[in-house]
Amino acid sequence: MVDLLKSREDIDRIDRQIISLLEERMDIAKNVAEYKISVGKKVYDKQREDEKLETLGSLASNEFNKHAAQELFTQIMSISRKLQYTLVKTESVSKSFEAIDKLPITADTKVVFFGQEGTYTQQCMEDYFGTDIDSFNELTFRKVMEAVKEGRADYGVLPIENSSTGGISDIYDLLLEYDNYIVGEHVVQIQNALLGLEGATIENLKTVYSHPQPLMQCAKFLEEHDYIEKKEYLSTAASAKKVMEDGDITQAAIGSKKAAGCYGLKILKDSINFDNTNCTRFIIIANQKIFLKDANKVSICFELPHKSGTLYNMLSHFIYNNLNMVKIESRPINGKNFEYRFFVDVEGNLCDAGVINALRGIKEEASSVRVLGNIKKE
Ligand SMILES: O=C(O)C(=O)C[C@]1(C(=O)O)C=C[C@@H](O)C=C1
Repeated sequence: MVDLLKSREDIDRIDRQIISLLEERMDIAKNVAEYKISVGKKVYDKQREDEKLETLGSLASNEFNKHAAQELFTQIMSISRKLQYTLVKTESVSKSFEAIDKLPITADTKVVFFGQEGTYTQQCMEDYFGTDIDSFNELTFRKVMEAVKEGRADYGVLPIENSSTGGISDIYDLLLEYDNYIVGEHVVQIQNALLGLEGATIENLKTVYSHPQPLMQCAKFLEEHDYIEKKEYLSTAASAKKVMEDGDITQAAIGSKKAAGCYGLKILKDSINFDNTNCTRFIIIANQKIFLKDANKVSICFELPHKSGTLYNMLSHFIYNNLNMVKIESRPINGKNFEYRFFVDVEGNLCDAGVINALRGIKEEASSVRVLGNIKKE
């Protein structure tokens, strides 16, 4: 049997050779980049990489080593591309974004929020902008997006993610559709209460109205009271208003304590969400490509060719540039069954070299990429 020390010495010798060859290969990749810059050729040459993997695989003496060689060279060529992107300096996807010191907020600033008087979104807006602003509400997410896109509001406030039930997928789809940008975020503690009319009791309820999100956040309570029919409605505040207007003591709404005050309802039971730490993250949107100079979270969206390994390869741009990915969501692409686009948040600022490099690589290798915003995270 060969002694362990001897084997390790041999491995160390071979690894030194590999490093020296890797460095030589990287220097050549730089020459290739210079050539590509001079003739305007793209860094990524898929055909060349596929041919190389085929040839290199065939040099191996068994199936295990063939697979290993192909895996290793997939990585080597991916790193070679990353080096080339730093030299080629294609136009950055974030080039048109303007860095600012502070979000412009004046007495004339108009803010649109989702829902009605008494929604959590209104509470978020007041926490973020204060109460001295000119605001109005819209009853659907789409209408909020429209008001911002058309410039009827400078900013819009929308929920994007709940700590108990996850991402609010409609918002992701609408962000792309309306070409609006995320310029801020705020997290609000959500304590859902069961609201009813004077004289109502939990035992005698027949119907409960709320937005689909709070209905999900209170799923456990609603399962335990399954004689109450759940009905999805526009918003928590619109549900409270409906219960007040219908004047039927068998109806209840799920919403905030504030909504109870706004619509003259009483609290039949407080905090019926299944998770006591329940909170929602709201986004502030604008139709301007602006970001704060001290922003530290970048949101992007990309689409990938429907092939194995493409997501892994795309995420490698973050890893290679030392960027911490803090969120990933996928959404189906309409018209392309079972193909997805990905929404990713990474820590960083659009001016950081690492972010610029990662975005450059993703732009070259994804089917499409968009920066949705760069905000200061809470
Ligand atoms: O041959 C090229 O065009 C290169 O840029 C070199 C290389 C490699 O490292 O082998 C890197 C990127 C291309 O996608 C293909 C191959």
